[in-house]
Amino acid sequence: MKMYAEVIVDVATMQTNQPYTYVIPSEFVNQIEVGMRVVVGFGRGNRRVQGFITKILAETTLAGPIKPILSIQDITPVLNTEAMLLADWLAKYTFSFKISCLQALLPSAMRAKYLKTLRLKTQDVSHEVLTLFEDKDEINFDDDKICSNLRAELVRLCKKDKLEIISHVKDKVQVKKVPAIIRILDDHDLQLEKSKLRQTAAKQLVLLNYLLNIPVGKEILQADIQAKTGLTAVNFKNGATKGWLRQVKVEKYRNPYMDVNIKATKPLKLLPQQQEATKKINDEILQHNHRVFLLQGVTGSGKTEVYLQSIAYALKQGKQALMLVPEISLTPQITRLVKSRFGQDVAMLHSGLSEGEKYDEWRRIERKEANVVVGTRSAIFAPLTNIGIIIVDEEHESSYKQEDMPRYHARDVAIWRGKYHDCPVILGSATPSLETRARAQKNVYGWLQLTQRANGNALPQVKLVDMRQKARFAPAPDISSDLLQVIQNRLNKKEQVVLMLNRRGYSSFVMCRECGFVLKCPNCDISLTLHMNTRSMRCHYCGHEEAIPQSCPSCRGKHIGYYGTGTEKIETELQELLPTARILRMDVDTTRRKGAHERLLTEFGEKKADILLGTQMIAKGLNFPNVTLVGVLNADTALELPDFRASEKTFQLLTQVSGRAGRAEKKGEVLVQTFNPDNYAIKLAQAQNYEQYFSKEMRLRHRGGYPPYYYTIQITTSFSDEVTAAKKIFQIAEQLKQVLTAEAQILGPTPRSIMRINNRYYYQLVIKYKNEPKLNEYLQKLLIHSQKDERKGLKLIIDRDPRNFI
Ligand SMILES: Nc1ncnc2c1ncn2[C@@H]1O[C@H](COP(=O)(O)OP(=O)(O)OP(=O)(O)O)[C@@H](O)[C@H]1O
Ligand SMILES: [Zn+2]
Ligand SMILES: [Zn+2]
Repeated sequence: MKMYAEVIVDVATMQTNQPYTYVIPSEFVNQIEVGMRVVVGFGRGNRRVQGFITKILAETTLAGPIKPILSIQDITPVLNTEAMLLADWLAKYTFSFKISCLQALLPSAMRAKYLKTLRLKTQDVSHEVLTLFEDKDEINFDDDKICSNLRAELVRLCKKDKLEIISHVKDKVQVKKVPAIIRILDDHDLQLEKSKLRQTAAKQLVLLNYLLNIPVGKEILQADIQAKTGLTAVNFKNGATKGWLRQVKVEKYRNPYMDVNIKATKPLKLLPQQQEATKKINDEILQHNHRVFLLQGVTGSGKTEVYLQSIAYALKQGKQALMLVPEISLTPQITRLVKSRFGQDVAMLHSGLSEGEKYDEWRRIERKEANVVVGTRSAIFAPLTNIGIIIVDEEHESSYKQEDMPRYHARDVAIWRGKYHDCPVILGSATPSLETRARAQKNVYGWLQLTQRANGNALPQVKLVDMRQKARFAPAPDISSDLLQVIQNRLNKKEQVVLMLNRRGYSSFVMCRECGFVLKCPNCDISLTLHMNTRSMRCHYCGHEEAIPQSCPSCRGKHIGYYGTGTEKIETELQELLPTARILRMDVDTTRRKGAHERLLTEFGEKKADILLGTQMIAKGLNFPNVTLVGVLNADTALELPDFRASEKTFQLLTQVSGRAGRAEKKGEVLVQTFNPDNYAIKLAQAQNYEQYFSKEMRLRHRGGYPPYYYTIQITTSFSDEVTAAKKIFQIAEQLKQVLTAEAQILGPTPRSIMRINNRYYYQLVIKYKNEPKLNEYLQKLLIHSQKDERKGLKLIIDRDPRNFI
């Protein structure tokens, strides 16, 4: 009897979100399972592509010839039942293609790498082609040795059927294997070999003696033996030839944290509020009950300890734990803490790891060798099978939203998985998103509160410096005398300082002082950013780079002004004012290299610097006991952005960064330089009054019809020609008017505020709605139909709950 399988294929522009049916060749019938990756032929050219088995069928109603599955890539399924259901939901909820959802669930190392090879069918070809093949049957088509002339000839040979192009599908990254040996002889035979040795064969004697001391049949890494005995690869090879041992390759994990020495720590004795929160969470773990909790705790209140003890409880119940942190800048501190409690049971998944490292961590989780997973956004897909608790730390962070397809929010996925596993989900923050806080209010979520700092101190005092008056008399353009004085004070006391530069919506640029000309990117509608370290002007959107102009490209004037404040510029200003201060700068430039985050933070923690100067990335989660002063250089830059979340982001950022001060015994103090001291977000951040901020902002959102009162979906079109992009979005707006009820609103269509990026023009509209019965279906159709346009280069993006309105 013939068997069939439904397969979702990896063909980007031919997605219908429907699987294709293939015949399972009889030799595969007992091997193929749902959730495995296979290779199939696709389209008229029968191109080889990767696919995922979604169903196995005993019969099909399809007429005509059906293509067979060509090969199987997995021995066991890489996606289980939960993963298949999750991919289904994700595709529908985020308006994504099924294939991108299935791929999102796996480490990128397991994504297909497509290779082409060539095989000669005859020797009747030019000498040049023959040399190319030498004694090989098959060569790689992408080989650098093949120049374009030769390439053209190869293509001609293919057409004449003298050469065959074969496509292959491979994993991007392979399992790392290292050499090992296995002893095969028993004691008696080894002794016999020893007696046959010549006097001079010293190395061989060492090897035989070593073999005598290890068990028969066990794999032992060559590297380990080398370290102990000084034997080398040649000696092992000789041993193998003589039949003393067998050489094999064994799998080895790449361990990203091998060099970190972490001391074990014990659980702290919980404070009453922590105790109460932990108990409520643990009750749900015990009863296998799904419940979402908001853990709202002021900065420094000890939310982490609540997480750790709940994780410990889940493990005690034989369950697993999954914890998300927003950014890799936070992971070194959190990792160390989690590892100090749970040791080898912890796996890390974050964007700072190489593909191979992520792949290895993923497999440790899949094999149940790690039961606690800590990681950034995509770690939410970790292949845990028995989850007892899911934690989303700093749940308000926008980095939880993925900006490419599938455009999911990790918090939504966390709640989906919490339901699937019948376990609690903890959303923790000192400044919860309005959405989450509102749901806690309405009792949709449980609400746990920590209102006191764990050290018993009050929150640090926050002072505003009114830059409208102070800027003119400031000792440096970006540092007021008030700020300078308190920094000096703290340095004298040998305490540490954190200074934050708010860079959102802002960049440093050059302008001609004579004609006002601003140097812009040739590909995008945005000014180029000045980078002193590379002495160049760079576009942050497309990567374009050019030299700093010596004279104005427009009027040839020589008076070029440098505007705005970058961290680099502030570092120079600071160093001039405080020549002996040791300053560490932390921004995208100083943290690009792998492990740089961790190194900088460790240095600061070890008091090798007095001042940590950085961008947003230093605002959250960091816990340095000796930091007593936090300075914010520019509070306002985000306020002016055309985004209804601008004030929420400002409030959160200021509250979070203020929370870095005074976390141990010493009292903390915060200074915020601002041009808008009367703005409510800044004033309430000064008071560190989240509750009052929440009610005020909710009133404004209600009045404006914004989330959490309304849902939003953003649609964007883009094309190399402006008219086409605009036409498409207006056409969609027209269709939407037919689909939507009178209750919904469409904002736009408008060009995006940065209309051109990398020579593409962007148009967008935003739908605000509460309950639209026909909207989903329309958008699903729009997505599928968009592919015809996509093949011509016209792109469409549907983004549910967008974070970026600019
Ligand atoms: N029960 C406890 N007893 C003593 N110290 C505690 C206790 N709980 C937490 N701490 C200490 O309080 C400090 C702050 O805790 P933690 O970093 O967890 O705060 P947080 O709530 O995560 O704050 P933030 O939102 O600012 O990141 C840490 O140094 C921690 O060790
Ligand atoms: Zn000029
Ligand atoms: Zn650009």
